[in-house]
Amino acid sequence: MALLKVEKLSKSFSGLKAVSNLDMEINKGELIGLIGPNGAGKTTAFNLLTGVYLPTDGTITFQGRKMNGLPPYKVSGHGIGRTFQNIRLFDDLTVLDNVKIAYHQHVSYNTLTGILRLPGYFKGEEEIEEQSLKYLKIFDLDTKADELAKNLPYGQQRRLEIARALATKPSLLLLDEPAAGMNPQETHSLMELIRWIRDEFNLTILLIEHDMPLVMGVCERIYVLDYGMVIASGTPDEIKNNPKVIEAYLGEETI
Ligand SMILES: Nc1ncnc2c1ncn2[C@@H]1O[C@H](COP(=O)(O)OP(=O)(O)OP(=O)(O)O)[C@@H](O)[C@H]1O
Repeated sequence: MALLKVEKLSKSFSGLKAVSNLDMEINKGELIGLIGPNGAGKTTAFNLLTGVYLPTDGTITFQGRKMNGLPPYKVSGHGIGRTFQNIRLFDDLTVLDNVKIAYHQHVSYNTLTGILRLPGYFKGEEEIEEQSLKYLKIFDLDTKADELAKNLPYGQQRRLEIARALATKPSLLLLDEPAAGMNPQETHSLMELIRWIRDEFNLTILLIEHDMPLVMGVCERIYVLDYGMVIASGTPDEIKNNPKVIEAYLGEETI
Protein backbone atom coordinates (compact mmCIF):
# COMPACT_ATOMS: atom_id res chain seq x y z
CA MET A 1 0.00 0.00 0.00
CA ALA A 2 1.26 3.46 -0.90
CA LEU A 3 2.09 5.74 2.04
CA LEU A 4 0.43 8.65 0.21
CA LYS A 5 -2.15 8.27 -2.51
CA VAL A 6 -3.51 11.33 -4.25
CA GLU A 7 -6.38 10.80 -6.66
CA LYS A 8 -7.83 13.36 -9.05
CA LEU A 9 -6.90 16.16 -6.68
CA SER A 10 -8.02 19.58 -7.88
CA LYS A 11 -8.09 23.12 -6.59
CA SER A 12 -9.59 26.13 -8.32
CA PHE A 13 -9.28 29.76 -7.31
CA SER A 14 -12.21 31.67 -8.80
CA GLY A 15 -12.08 29.74 -12.04
CA LEU A 16 -8.30 29.31 -12.21
CA LYS A 17 -7.38 25.62 -12.01
CA ALA A 18 -4.23 25.80 -9.87
CA VAL A 19 -4.14 22.00 -9.47
CA SER A 20 -6.06 19.80 -11.87
CA ASN A 21 -6.69 16.05 -11.55
CA LEU A 22 -3.43 15.37 -9.76
CA ASP A 23 -2.68 11.68 -9.29
CA MET A 24 0.32 10.72 -7.23
CA GLU A 25 1.47 7.63 -5.33
CA ILE A 26 4.38 7.72 -2.96
CA ASN A 27 5.73 4.66 -1.19
CA LYS A 28 7.34 4.56 2.22
CA GLY A 29 10.99 5.58 2.13
CA GLU A 30 10.92 7.21 -1.29
CA LEU A 31 12.51 10.56 -2.06
CA ILE A 32 10.35 12.24 -4.66
CA GLY A 33 10.64 15.53 -6.52
CA LEU A 34 7.83 17.84 -7.60
CA ILE A 35 9.01 20.26 -10.27
CA GLY A 36 7.58 22.60 -12.86
CA PRO A 37 7.57 26.22 -13.99
CA ASN A 38 6.53 29.13 -11.77
CA GLY A 39 2.80 29.05 -11.12
CA ALA A 40 2.49 25.36 -12.09
CA GLY A 41 0.65 24.53 -8.85
CA LYS A 42 3.40 22.95 -6.76
CA THR A 43 2.90 24.97 -3.58
CA THR A 44 -0.87 24.69 -3.97
CA ALA A 45 -0.41 20.90 -4.05
CA PHE A 46 1.54 21.11 -0.76
CA ASN A 47 -1.17 23.33 0.73
CA LEU A 48 -3.78 20.73 -0.22
CA LEU A 49 -1.72 17.89 1.24
CA THR A 50 -1.27 19.72 4.54
CA GLY A 51 -4.87 20.89 4.99
CA VAL A 52 -4.16 24.58 4.34
CA TYR A 53 -6.59 24.46 1.40
CA LEU A 54 -9.68 22.34 0.97
CA PRO A 55 -9.62 20.49 -2.35
CA THR A 56 -12.25 21.44 -4.91
CA ASP A 57 -12.22 17.76 -5.85
CA GLY A 58 -10.32 14.53 -5.35
CA THR A 59 -8.97 12.54 -2.42
CA ILE A 60 -5.83 12.38 -0.33
CA THR A 61 -5.15 9.11 1.45
CA PHE A 62 -2.26 8.92 3.88
CA GLN A 63 -1.37 5.66 5.63
CA GLY A 64 -4.74 4.32 4.52
CA ARG A 65 -6.63 7.22 6.11
CA LYS A 66 -8.56 9.81 4.15
CA MET A 67 -7.14 13.25 4.94
CA ASN A 68 -9.56 15.52 3.06
CA GLY A 69 -10.96 18.29 5.21
CA LEU A 70 -8.60 17.82 8.16
CA PRO A 71 -7.13 21.07 9.50
CA PRO A 72 -3.33 21.53 9.30
CA TYR A 73 -2.65 20.67 12.96
CA LYS A 74 -4.45 17.34 12.56
CA VAL A 75 -2.60 16.60 9.32
CA SER A 76 0.64 17.31 11.16
CA GLY A 77 -0.51 15.08 14.01
CA HIS A 78 -1.02 12.24 11.54
CA GLY A 79 2.61 12.56 10.43
CA ILE A 80 2.83 14.97 7.51
CA GLY A 81 5.40 17.71 8.23
CA ARG A 82 6.46 20.56 5.98
CA THR A 83 8.64 23.58 5.39
CA PHE A 84 7.57 26.70 3.54
CA GLN A 85 8.81 28.41 0.41
CA ASN A 86 8.90 31.70 2.31
CA ILE A 87 10.65 30.82 5.52
CA ARG A 88 8.22 30.92 8.43
CA LEU A 89 10.27 30.99 11.60
CA PHE A 90 9.44 32.83 14.78
CA ASP A 91 11.94 35.61 14.06
CA ASP A 92 12.13 37.02 17.57
CA LEU A 93 12.51 33.68 19.30
CA THR A 94 15.82 31.92 19.71
CA VAL A 95 16.89 29.16 17.38
CA LEU A 96 16.37 26.64 20.19
CA ASP A 97 12.87 27.92 21.02
CA ASN A 98 11.87 27.64 17.37
CA VAL A 99 12.51 23.91 17.54
CA LYS A 100 11.12 23.49 21.07
CA ILE A 101 7.76 24.90 19.98
CA ALA A 102 7.42 22.29 17.27
CA TYR A 103 8.48 19.50 19.57
CA HIS A 104 6.00 20.47 22.26
CA GLN A 105 3.02 18.72 20.78
CA HIS A 106 4.72 15.35 21.12
CA VAL A 107 5.67 15.35 24.77
CA SER A 108 3.42 13.47 27.10
CA TYR A 109 2.62 15.55 30.11
CA ASN A 110 -0.92 16.53 30.81
CA THR A 111 -2.28 20.02 31.37
CA LEU A 112 -2.60 19.66 35.13
CA THR A 113 1.00 18.51 35.43
CA GLY A 114 1.98 21.58 33.44
CA ILE A 115 -0.12 24.05 35.42
CA LEU A 116 1.07 22.72 38.76
CA ARG A 117 4.65 22.40 37.52
CA LEU A 118 4.80 18.83 38.89
CA PRO A 119 8.03 16.82 38.42
CA GLY A 120 6.63 15.29 35.23
CA TYR A 121 6.49 18.78 33.72
CA PHE A 122 10.16 19.48 34.28
CA LYS A 123 11.08 16.08 32.97
CA GLY A 124 9.00 16.95 29.90
CA GLU A 125 10.75 20.29 29.48
CA GLU A 126 14.18 18.73 29.90
CA GLU A 127 13.32 16.10 27.35
CA ILE A 128 12.14 18.75 24.88
CA GLU A 129 15.35 20.73 25.30
CA GLU A 130 17.55 17.68 24.91
CA GLN A 131 15.74 16.49 21.82
CA SER A 132 15.62 19.97 20.30
CA LEU A 133 19.37 20.35 20.73
CA LYS A 134 19.78 16.97 19.07
CA TYR A 135 17.92 18.25 16.00
CA LEU A 136 19.97 21.46 16.01
CA LYS A 137 23.18 19.44 16.11
CA ILE A 138 22.15 17.43 13.07
CA PHE A 139 21.77 20.69 11.15
CA ASP A 140 24.97 22.12 12.57
CA LEU A 141 23.02 24.80 14.41
CA ASP A 142 23.60 23.77 18.03
CA THR A 143 26.20 26.50 18.54
CA LYS A 144 23.56 29.04 17.43
CA ALA A 145 20.91 27.79 19.87
CA ASP A 146 20.67 31.07 21.79
CA GLU A 147 20.72 33.41 18.80
CA LEU A 148 17.52 34.97 17.51
CA ALA A 149 16.24 33.16 14.44
CA LYS A 150 16.12 36.39 12.45
CA ASN A 151 19.87 36.92 12.91
CA LEU A 152 20.83 33.67 11.18
CA PRO A 153 22.09 33.82 7.60
CA TYR A 154 19.52 32.71 5.05
CA GLY A 155 20.93 29.22 4.45
CA GLN A 156 20.93 28.52 8.19
CA GLN A 157 17.33 29.73 8.51
CA ARG A 158 16.35 27.22 5.85
CA ARG A 159 18.12 24.45 7.76
CA LEU A 160 16.39 25.54 10.97
CA GLU A 161 13.03 25.24 9.23
CA ILE A 162 13.85 21.64 8.33
CA ALA A 163 15.01 20.94 11.89
CA ARG A 164 11.73 22.33 13.19
CA ALA A 165 9.69 20.26 10.75
CA LEU A 166 11.59 17.13 11.81
CA ALA A 167 10.80 17.84 15.44
CA THR A 168 7.11 17.33 14.66
CA LYS A 169 8.16 13.71 14.00
CA PRO A 170 6.69 13.34 10.54
CA SER A 171 6.70 10.16 8.52
CA LEU A 172 6.21 12.19 5.35
CA LEU A 173 8.22 15.39 5.05
CA LEU A 174 7.31 18.00 2.44
CA LEU A 175 10.13 20.43 1.62
CA ASP A 176 9.17 23.54 -0.36
CA GLU A 177 12.28 24.80 -2.17
CA PRO A 178 14.75 23.86 0.56
CA ALA A 179 17.73 25.12 -1.45
CA ALA A 180 16.24 28.50 -2.41
CA GLY A 181 18.79 31.23 -1.76
CA MET A 182 21.60 28.80 -0.98
CA ASN A 183 24.96 28.91 -2.72
CA PRO A 184 26.15 25.82 -4.64
CA GLN A 185 28.24 24.58 -1.73
CA GLU A 186 25.35 24.92 0.74
CA THR A 187 23.06 23.23 -1.77
CA HIS A 188 25.45 20.32 -2.13
CA SER A 189 25.66 19.72 1.60
CA LEU A 190 21.89 20.10 1.88
CA MET A 191 21.51 17.37 -0.73
CA GLU A 192 23.59 15.00 1.38
CA LEU A 193 21.71 16.03 4.51
CA ILE A 194 18.32 15.33 2.90
CA ARG A 195 19.47 11.83 1.98
CA TRP A 196 20.87 11.29 5.45
CA ILE A 197 17.75 12.41 7.34
CA ARG A 198 15.61 10.24 5.11
CA ASP A 199 17.62 7.17 6.13
CA GLU A 200 18.20 8.16 9.76
CA PHE A 201 14.55 9.01 10.52
CA ASN A 202 12.88 6.49 8.19
CA LEU A 203 11.30 9.36 6.33
CA THR A 204 9.54 9.63 3.05
CA ILE A 205 10.32 12.96 1.40
CA LEU A 206 8.53 14.97 -1.26
CA LEU A 207 10.38 18.09 -2.31
CA ILE A 208 9.66 21.05 -4.53
CA GLU A 209 12.81 22.53 -6.00
CA HIS A 210 13.99 24.60 -8.92
CA ASP A 211 17.63 23.62 -8.41
CA MET A 212 17.93 20.87 -11.03
CA PRO A 213 21.29 19.40 -9.93
CA LEU A 214 19.75 18.92 -6.47
CA VAL A 215 16.50 17.40 -7.77
CA MET A 216 18.20 15.14 -10.29
CA GLY A 217 20.91 14.18 -7.80
CA VAL A 218 18.74 13.31 -4.85
CA CYS A 219 15.28 12.24 -6.09
CA GLU A 220 14.45 8.71 -7.10
CA ARG A 221 11.32 9.71 -8.97
CA ILE A 222 10.01 13.05 -10.14
CA TYR A 223 6.57 14.43 -10.95
CA VAL A 224 6.41 17.39 -13.34
CA LEU A 225 3.52 19.83 -13.11
CA ASP A 226 2.52 22.37 -15.75
CA TYR A 227 -0.65 24.45 -15.52
CA GLY A 228 -1.74 22.34 -12.54
CA MET A 229 -1.47 19.04 -14.41
CA VAL A 230 1.08 16.24 -14.26
CA ILE A 231 2.77 16.27 -17.65
CA ALA A 232 5.34 13.59 -16.79
CA SER A 233 6.60 11.36 -14.01
CA GLY A 234 9.56 9.05 -13.85
CA THR A 235 13.20 8.66 -12.91
CA PRO A 236 15.54 11.66 -13.23
CA ASP A 237 16.90 10.25 -16.50
CA GLU A 238 13.42 9.77 -17.94
CA ILE A 239 12.44 13.31 -16.91
CA LYS A 240 15.64 14.89 -18.27
CA ASN A 241 14.98 13.32 -21.64
CA ASN A 242 11.23 13.84 -21.84
CA PRO A 243 10.47 16.24 -24.73
CA LYS A 244 7.33 17.59 -23.01
CA VAL A 245 9.31 18.46 -19.89
CA ILE A 246 12.11 20.02 -21.89
CA GLU A 247 9.62 22.17 -23.73
CA ALA A 248 7.58 23.21 -20.71
CA TYR A 249 10.30 23.63 -18.14
CA LEU A 250 13.86 22.44 -18.56
CA GLY A 251 14.67 24.14 -21.86
CA GLU A 252 16.77 22.88 -24.72
CA GLU A 253 20.08 23.69 -23.09
CA THR A 254 19.71 20.85 -20.55
CA ILE A 255 19.63 18.13 -23.22
N1 LIG B 1 -4.55 31.69 -2.58
C1 LIG B 1 -4.59 31.85 -3.89
N2 LIG B 1 -5.56 32.59 -4.48
C2 LIG B 1 -5.62 32.74 -5.83
N3 LIG B 1 -4.74 32.18 -6.69
C3 LIG B 1 -3.74 31.44 -6.16
C4 LIG B 1 -3.62 31.23 -4.75
N4 LIG B 1 -2.53 30.44 -4.52
C5 LIG B 1 -2.00 30.18 -5.74
N5 LIG B 1 -2.73 30.78 -6.72
C6 LIG B 1 -2.48 30.67 -8.15
O1 LIG B 1 -2.43 29.30 -8.47
C7 LIG B 1 -1.42 29.05 -9.44
C8 LIG B 1 -0.42 28.06 -8.89
O2 LIG B 1 0.36 28.72 -7.89
P1 LIG B 1 1.45 27.95 -7.00
O3 LIG B 1 1.98 28.93 -6.02
O4 LIG B 1 0.88 26.70 -6.49
O5 LIG B 1 2.55 27.62 -8.10
P2 LIG B 1 4.03 27.06 -7.89
O6 LIG B 1 4.20 25.95 -8.89
O7 LIG B 1 4.26 26.73 -6.47
O8 LIG B 1 4.92 28.32 -8.35
P3 LIG B 1 6.39 28.79 -7.86
O9 LIG B 1 7.39 27.85 -8.44
O10 LIG B 1 6.51 30.17 -8.44
O11 LIG B 1 6.38 28.79 -6.37
C9 LIG B 1 -0.82 30.40 -9.80
O12 LIG B 1 -1.45 30.88 -10.95
C10 LIG B 1 -1.13 31.24 -8.57
O13 LIG B 1 -1.24 32.60 -8.92
